[in-house]
This record gives sequence, structure tokens and C-alpha cells, in this order.
Amino acid sequence: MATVTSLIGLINKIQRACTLLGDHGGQGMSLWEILPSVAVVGGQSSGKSSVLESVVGRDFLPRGSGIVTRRPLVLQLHKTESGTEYAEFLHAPKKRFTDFVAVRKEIADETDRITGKTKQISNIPIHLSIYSPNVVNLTLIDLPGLTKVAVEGQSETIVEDIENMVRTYVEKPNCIILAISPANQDIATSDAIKLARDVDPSGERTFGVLTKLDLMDKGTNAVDVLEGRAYRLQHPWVGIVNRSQADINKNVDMILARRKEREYFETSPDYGHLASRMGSEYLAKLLSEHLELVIRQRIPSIIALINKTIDELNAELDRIGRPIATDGGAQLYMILELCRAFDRVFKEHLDGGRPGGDRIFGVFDNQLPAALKKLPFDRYLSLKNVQKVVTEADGYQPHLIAPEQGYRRLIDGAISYFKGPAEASVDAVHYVLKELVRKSIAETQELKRFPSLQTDIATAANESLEKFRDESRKTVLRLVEMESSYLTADFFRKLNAEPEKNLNPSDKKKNAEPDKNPNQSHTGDRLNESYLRRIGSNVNAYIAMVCDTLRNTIPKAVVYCQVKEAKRSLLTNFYAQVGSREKERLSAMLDEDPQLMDRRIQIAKRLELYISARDDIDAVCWK
Ligand SMILES: Nc1nc2c(ncn2[C@@H]2O[C@H](COP(=O)(O)OP(=O)(O)OP(=O)(O)O)[C@@H](O)[C@H]2O)c(=O)[nH]1
Repeated sequence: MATVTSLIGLINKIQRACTLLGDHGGQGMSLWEILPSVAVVGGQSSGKSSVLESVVGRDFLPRGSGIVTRRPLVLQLHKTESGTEYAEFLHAPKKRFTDFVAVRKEIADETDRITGKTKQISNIPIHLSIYSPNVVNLTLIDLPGLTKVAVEGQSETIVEDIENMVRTYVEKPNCIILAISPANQDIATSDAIKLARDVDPSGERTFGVLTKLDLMDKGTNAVDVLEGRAYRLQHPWVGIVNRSQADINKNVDMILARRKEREYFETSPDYGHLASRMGSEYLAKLLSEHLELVIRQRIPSIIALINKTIDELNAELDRIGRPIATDGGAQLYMILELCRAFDRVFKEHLDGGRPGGDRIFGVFDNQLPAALKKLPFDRYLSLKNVQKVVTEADGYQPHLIAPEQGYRRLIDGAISYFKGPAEASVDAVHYVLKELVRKSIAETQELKRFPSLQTDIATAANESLEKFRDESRKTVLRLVEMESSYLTADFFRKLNAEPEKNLNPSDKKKNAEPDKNPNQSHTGDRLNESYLRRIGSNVNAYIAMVCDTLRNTIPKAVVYCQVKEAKRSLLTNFYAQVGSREKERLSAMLDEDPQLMDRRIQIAKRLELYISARDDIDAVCWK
């Protein structure tokens, strides 16, 4: 069976966690709304601060005329064994206050920090813990006093504003209301009772506290109220005698004030029969017992809420990725796994499943043929140029049988035109591959959280692609040069055998008369026009044959050198480098987006708080 101390201490812990997590009881179901709290409610000067202070046993609340409490004060009382008494604020966790005058000042300053020096109010609570051997474990919330009219310097809506704010606290079904009414006023006019009746019609969570019993007119008493006849509540009324203003001025201390209060009831002719159920100490005990009861009823729903929140936090952690391992081996493994994930996506782009690979086919099927078609062989094999090359090739000598050198030079010159389209194919495929690397990195989900590694992989992959491009370029140029280095003699032999076959109709006509065989000697007429035309046309036919060959072999070379290599060894060098890297460098590679890291830290912190809260509750439940 849990003790009062452990149960309330536990709730105090959870409540502190809520405030730390920025949970001020806003919208939705929050822990704050499930946990019970005690709110002190009453009209201004009804004796609220006095009741709170006498329950605590210390003077520490800001006092003054007008509106002093402008933010809720969540006051957690912790009973300690040792004699030192101190206070701590959640907003200044490392600072221990032993001087309660300083506590009072800090409450005032912290109020101003949020609301400014104006008379505005805020619902963000100030969290104060008091550790003392003279208190019971209890959480109290001090709220601004209810007023009836706005005084000078206050906004017109202040009456309403305060009531609304107090309402947001006392409306919650788990809020235990300490409704303070002064005995020297008609109970029927009590602001506290009016509000309490409104939000808790059955009165099951309202504790009626009657202050200023000592200030009642001679000959009158409050027995009717205290015995529940004047206004019936589910819980018994508790009468209180706080220090008077004169006592405060004389610095009458709390301990003495309590003793005097006890004496007052014990010796009172009106209340003597109720003495054991009157006074600040009894009120504190009553509250503590009631809290225990309420908390015990709430434990299942508290655990359910905590579990739900833990599940949600875990799901979010899964979504953004778990924290990365700290040892080098595990980091290396993770990097390689991430690289493999990237590689898978990249291959899907090439082999199908994802778009992009088809663009390589486009290079071979459209770009290359179009570029080949555009080569300026018309101009190169114009009559004028053929004449020029052929004439220059043999110098001053007349050619005897055929212009062998002229042919060779013309063919060489023509073949060198193929270098352009060949290199352009290499480059085009290179850019497609580069773009696929970029896309694959962006599409690899696992890599999303690691911007540094993304850059590293991109750099390594692009370096490899450059290397493949160089290799590919050399290979295609070699293919072109090979065409120059040894001509297909058969082609010309066939020409000799069928002299007319390769001519187009207009050439045939032109050539019909004077020369029937191009290889016939024309020593007398070196520059015969139809003869030159015939040479140009023969070279053109040869080049067309070379062009067909290259149209087929360039794609083979490009795929072999670039595409196949990219699939096979895009990150091979990178793997080798990573394998030999120091642990620090590996950690740097796994650097994450700072925002994401912050978010994870936040979630982890919350998770830790909720898990420890659950452990605490479990421990108390099963004791
Ligand atoms: N004689 C006597 N005076 C009391 C009693 N309770 C409160 N007072 C006096 O009434 C005045 C107001 O008391 P507070 O405790 O400040 O009342 P409050 O509700 O906190 O008022 P605000 O802080 O102004 O909202 C102080 O001068 C107290 O000394 C009591 O039981 N008997």
C-alpha cells in the first residue's frame, strides 16, 4: 500500500515534469489535466495568502494592496527530515533560497518577467518548491484574487479576466477547490463559494474554508456555516484564524501563530466542540488525505496517458531515425549500409523501376544518329575541296593510276569528323549518370538525415563518373582512329569491279561520256571535273560505311566504359577510403541536420521524463 508521502511526492514529480515540458494545461488531454491539484480561490483580502502561508508555515508570498498575484503560483510542498528549510524555483533550478524575503521578491520579479510591470495577468505558472520539515507533501496553486470592480490603473476587463483565468484552473475536474470565505461577510455573498458552486455543483471537490473567525461581531458565530447548515458541502467546513494585520506588523511568526490558532479553538466557547477539526494544520492534513484518495483513483488513467505519450514519442523517434551508434565499427557498418541503400536506388534508375535509364538509350537512339547526320561531309567532299586535297596530295607529280594519297587524305580528314559526335555521346551519358546520382541520393530515405554523408557520396560517385568518362572518351576516340589506321581495301576493289554502282543518277549522266573508269589514267587532264566528282562520291560511300559501323560501336564502348562501370564500381574507391578512416572522421560523416538532432534530443528528454514517471508510478503501485 502506497503511503501518502510517496504518492504525493510522485505527483509532484510528474507535475514538475509537465511544467518543464511546457505543458501548462492547454488544449487536449495532458498529464496536467489528469493530476489532482489544490487551487486556492477567494475574493481579494479574503485571507487566501494567509491560509496558504499558514499551511506552508512560512511567510513568502508577495503582499500589497491591489492585484499582487498576477500569475498562478504552483507551490509544491516537500516534507524533509532534516532541519534546513529552503525554496527552489523551476525557472532557476540551481538556486536554493533560504531567505523567504528573497523568495517573495523572486515571485514578484518572475511575475513581471512575463507580464511586464503592467497589471496584466498570465496563465503561465510560476513553479515553486518548498522543502521543510514543517509541511506535508502537497501541491497548491495560488490564483489571483477575485474582484468586483476594476480600480484605477487596471483594464476594464480585469474583473472578467481574473475570473476567466481562475475558472480555467478550477473548471478542471481534477482540481480540488479551496474556497476561502471571510467569516465576517455573509456567506451568501462569497465570491469563492459562488464560483465553486458554478464549476462544482455537487461540491465533491470543494473544501470550504472560513477565515477571520476572530473578527466576527461580538455575539455572533459561524457555527451554522462550520457545521454545514448555512451552506452544505460534501466535505466539512474548516474554520481558520490567521494572523491579523497587527500580528503581521509585529512579525508574529508562523509557529506561534499556529499555536495561538490552536488555543483559540480549544478555548473557544463557540467552537470548542469542533476544535479537533479546525485550524490550518487540520486543513493541511485533510487535503493531504483527500489527495491520496483522488490520486489512487486516477492512477490507471495516468498510466494510460503516459503509455500513450511514450508510444507516440517512440513512433516519432522511429520516423526521424534513432540516435547513431558511437563506436567506430558500428558507424562504419552504418555508413556502408547507407551506401548500399543508395546504390540500390541508383541501380533501379539504370535497370528500370525508376525513371532515367531510358535517357541513355535516347542518347544512342536519337542524339548520336542526329549528330552523325549533321556532319558536314557535303562541304568536305565538295568538288573544290576534293580538287584541293587531291592536287595537294601528289604535289607537282602527275598521278599515274589513281590518286592513292588523295583518297587516303580525303578519308582521313572525313573520319576525324566522327570524333565530335563520339565525344558528345560520352559527355551526354556522363551527365545522365551524374543526374541519376543526384536523384538517387535525394530519393534514398535512409540518407535523408545525413547531409554530410550525402555530400560525401555525391563527391565520391562523381569522381568515379569522371574517371569512367575519361576512359570512355579514350575508347571511342580509339575506335575512330582505328577506322583511319587501316582502310577496308575490299570496298575499293569492289568499286573497281562495278564502276557505276555507287554513283547517283546525276553523276552517272555526267560521267557517261568522257571517263568510264576512275582508275584510268588522266595524266593529260588532272582536274577533270567528273573525275573529281567520282572520287568525292567514292569517298562519301566509304565514309557512310564507317559511319554505320561507328553508330553501332560507339554505344557499345560508352555502355562498357561508363554505364557498366557505374553499376559495378561507382563507390568502390569510396568504400576503400571509408574503411581506413579514423573514428572522428566517421562520426563527422554521420553528422545530422542540426534541427533534427535538436528534435531528437527533445523527444529523448520527454521520453526519459515520461518513462521515469511511469517507473515511479509502477514502483508506488506495486509496493
Ligand atoms: N484577524 C484576522 N485577520 C486576518 C485573517 N485572515 C486574514 N487576515 C488579514 O486580512 C488581510 C488580507 O489577508 P490576505 O491573506 O492578504 O488575503 P488575500 O486573500 O491573500 O488578499 P490579496 O492578497 O489582497 O488577494 C491581512 O491583513 C491579514 O492579516 C484572520 O483569520 N484573522
